Amino acid sequence: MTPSNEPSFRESVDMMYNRAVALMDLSPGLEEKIRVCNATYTVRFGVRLRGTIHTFTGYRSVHSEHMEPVKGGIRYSLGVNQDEVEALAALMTYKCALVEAPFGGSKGGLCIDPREYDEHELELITRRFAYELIKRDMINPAQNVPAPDMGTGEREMAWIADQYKRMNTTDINGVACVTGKPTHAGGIQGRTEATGRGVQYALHAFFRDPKGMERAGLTGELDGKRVVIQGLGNVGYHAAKFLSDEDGCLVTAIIERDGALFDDKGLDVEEVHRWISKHGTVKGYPDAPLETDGAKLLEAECDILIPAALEGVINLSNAHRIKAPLIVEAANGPVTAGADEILREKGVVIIPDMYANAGGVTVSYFEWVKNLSHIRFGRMQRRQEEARHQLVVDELERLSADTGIGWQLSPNFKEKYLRGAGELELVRSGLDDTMQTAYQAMAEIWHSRDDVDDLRTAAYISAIGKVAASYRAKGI
Ligand SMILES: NC(=O)c1ccc[n+]([C@@H]2O[C@H](COP(=O)([O-])OP(=O)(O)OC[C@H]3O[C@@H](n4cnc5c(N)ncnc54)[C@H](O)[C@@H]3O)[C@@H](O)[C@H]2O)c1
Repeated sequence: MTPSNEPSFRESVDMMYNRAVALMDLSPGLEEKIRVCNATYTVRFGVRLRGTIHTFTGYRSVHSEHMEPVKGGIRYSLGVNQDEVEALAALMTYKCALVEAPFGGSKGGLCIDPREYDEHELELITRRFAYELIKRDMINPAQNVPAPDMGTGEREMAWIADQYKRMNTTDINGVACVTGKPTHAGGIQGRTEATGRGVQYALHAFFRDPKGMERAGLTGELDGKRVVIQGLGNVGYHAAKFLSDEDGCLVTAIIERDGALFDDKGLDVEEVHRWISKHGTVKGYPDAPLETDGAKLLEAECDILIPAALEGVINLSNAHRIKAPLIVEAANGPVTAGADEILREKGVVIIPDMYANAGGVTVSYFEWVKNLSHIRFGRMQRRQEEARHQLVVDELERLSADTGIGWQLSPNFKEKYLRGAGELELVRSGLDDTMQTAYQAMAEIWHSRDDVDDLRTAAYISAIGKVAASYRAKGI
């Protein structure tokens, strides 16, 4: 983990923020207002488990309310602390601004290793944590909307939504109090895969940028590129799966908490994922060698390094040994401020967290809108497409009558025509469009300004500019 001579996660985020702000023309007061975290609530609550009361510590931090509701995941991990949630909440503010999701930034965490509890116990703990946050309006569809993060998923989000409904029976918008829910409980198709899908779209956008590719010293397509990925959880698994199955990348190493698997010819992501799900470890996987010091493989030769587990894994102790020319920060804060400087000097290109993992919040936005509109996402579009399809059918009938030639559409034309109007397709195309637009905004700053030599600073400049405009419009 991060060596003790390095700044904390929150300090690291602030240093990166300061680096960007120094290149902007903001008044000192506004500079500080945007940087600081508005409030962090700490809660300690007891739950009776296995005959005794266990006390848990949780946090919900609100970084910026320039837009409401504020948004950000809830993390379950033993490493959770105030500094971490504040850093993550700040990143949420910048991320939402960068991809123009109309939210402020927030984050929550519970200091717990979820693997130590069974499902029933986790439900009791989650409902109790949610109760504490709901009664203080720190979970609320209009004010603060959590989502999954490390250690949580759609199951926990369904419990939170249900807890909110129990406590607010007359709130017709209650289901919008949290995103990342299962589809049968108000979720949206494509949310579970969204962050990994966004990582894939971020790489597509980067590979379409010749100047960016040149800076990284990369050529050609994604096909055949060697990818090392750390963390085969929600984000890492989906990113690795899409990049290998759909783009032809070779996933040459998978680093997990208890070791790393590697194979220059490419690992079978699905098989490794199945193994981990069944055995809870990469150990014993029969089809690839294991390196017990997994983090060593962050330094392996590859084209693309994707840290998708936790923060601070690329730090002063290993940054100078990183060989990948391109790092995609699927995790939040995987590169410390000190490592960032070393990597920049080495010419390594980093696609920064606030952009690379923004797929999750983008699709969460779609879910929230779907919940508030009380209509199936895409239903209106489908109706429009059906009407357009009917126009084509009518036109062909008229042509056939006029010309005497029996024009007919192929039997599966309607199905193919309407396929693009399904919920999943709309979510994917909306996400793709968002990732492309945000990349262009960053790349324009990166390529046009002599004083900006990295994508992270460009991302901060783009994001901070939008947050500042929002504060100015409010008259603050
Ligand atoms: N879930 C989301 O939608 C989302 C959205 C944006 C950003 N993120 C960020 O992505 C990262 C991963 O989140 P997730 O939702 O995939 O979490 P997850 O809990 O689903 O998966 C995390 C994975 O990392 C592994 N891991 C933990 N410690 C490790 C270590 N020391 N070395 C190697 N592997 C380790 C775990 O075993 C697990 O497989 C986090 O930084 C999170 O903040 C997640």
